[in-house]
Amino acid sequence: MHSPYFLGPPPNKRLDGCNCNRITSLFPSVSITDIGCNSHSEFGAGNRDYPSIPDFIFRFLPSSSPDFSQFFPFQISTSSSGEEPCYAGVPMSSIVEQGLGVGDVISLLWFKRSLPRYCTKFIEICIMLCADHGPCVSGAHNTIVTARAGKDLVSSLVSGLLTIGPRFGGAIDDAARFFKDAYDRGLTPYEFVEGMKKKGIRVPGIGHRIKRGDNRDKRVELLQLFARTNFPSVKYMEYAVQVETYTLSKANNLVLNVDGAIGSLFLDLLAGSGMFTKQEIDEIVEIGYLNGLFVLARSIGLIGHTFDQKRLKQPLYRHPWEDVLYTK
Ligand SMILES: CC(=O)SCCNC(=O)CCNC(=O)[C@H](O)C(C)(C)COP(=O)(O)OP(=O)(O)OC[C@H]1O[C@@H](n2cnc3c(N)ncnc32)[C@H](O)[C@@H]1OP(=O)(O)O
Repeated sequence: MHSPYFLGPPPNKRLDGCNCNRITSLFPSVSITDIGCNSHSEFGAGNRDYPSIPDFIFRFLPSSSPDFSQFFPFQISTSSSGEEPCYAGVPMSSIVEQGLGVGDVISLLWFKRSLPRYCTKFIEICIMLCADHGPCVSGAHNTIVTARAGKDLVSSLVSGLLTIGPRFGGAIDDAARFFKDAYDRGLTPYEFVEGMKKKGIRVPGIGHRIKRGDNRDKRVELLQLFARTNFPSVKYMEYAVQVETYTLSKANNLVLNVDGAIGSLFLDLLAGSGMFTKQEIDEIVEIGYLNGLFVLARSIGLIGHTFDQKRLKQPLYRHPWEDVLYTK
């Protein structure tokens, strides 16, 4: 009997070739007739109602089937094909009715799962604390200069975002990578820091232009307080604090900065929540999801700086020439 589910995209979205042979070789219990592909079935040809490949796969094959992700040229977690958009399968009405927040939306769209409330609250705190840090930091400065040059919102925003990198807000992923590697290998803070020094690499997540051992970053303290109160384990963060204790013994500016706090605490979130396999954690750290938190957060502040300059009708910025040493 023919399956009601025909393999293949609607004619107006036809992909190259058909997947029948690939499917039958992967799933011996499925015959080409079962598939009902428009190339191989009298029912398929010209039928505009047959479902897409994803539709066929999900509805026809048992959930125990081998990995069929190879059949999907685009893999998305936002569905817009039903009555309402879904984020990782969760309908928007459910998100609104349950009173979920932006942390939950990030967990659905980035991590493809609903995380416990303390995790999504932590994500929200990261976003709130990193939203702005005044006009003098690299990103805000660029955005302000661009807005005052008469450029539009998007240009002003991206010119600020482009400063995010290893010295400014973009050290979260590297902090997570290096702290994880050092902790998992059982390195003492001394072995870790001195090993980095030998390699000529500054410890990501350590150091600040302004903050000092006797003038701590309030954002770091707030993140640590939340995690110590709500996380089941903060072993990576405690390791980062031990590293900080050692680096502070070398110089007073080598504090654990906000990138290092978020990087180490996100490791604790990933490892302690029980929501991620070891393989998934390694992949998230390797791909580098975590700088995204700073990029997203700081966009809020940079947009604000753009509006400020426009509202205050600020003229073209010109840097004071007194700051410049003219050399031949
Ligand atoms: C939200 C944020 O942007 S937080 C910052 C995120 N970036 C990082 O965490 C990257 C690692 N940290 C750094 O590169 C720096 O500490 C910065 C960029 C954050 C601050 O830099 P500055 O205040 O300009 O410090 P400066 O460059 O003057 O460094 C002074 C000395 O301190 C030492 N030092 C500074 N940071 C580190 C570090 N992370 N690890 C080891 N030594 C360091 C070095 O000896 C440095 O001397 P060097 O120039 O000979 O290497």
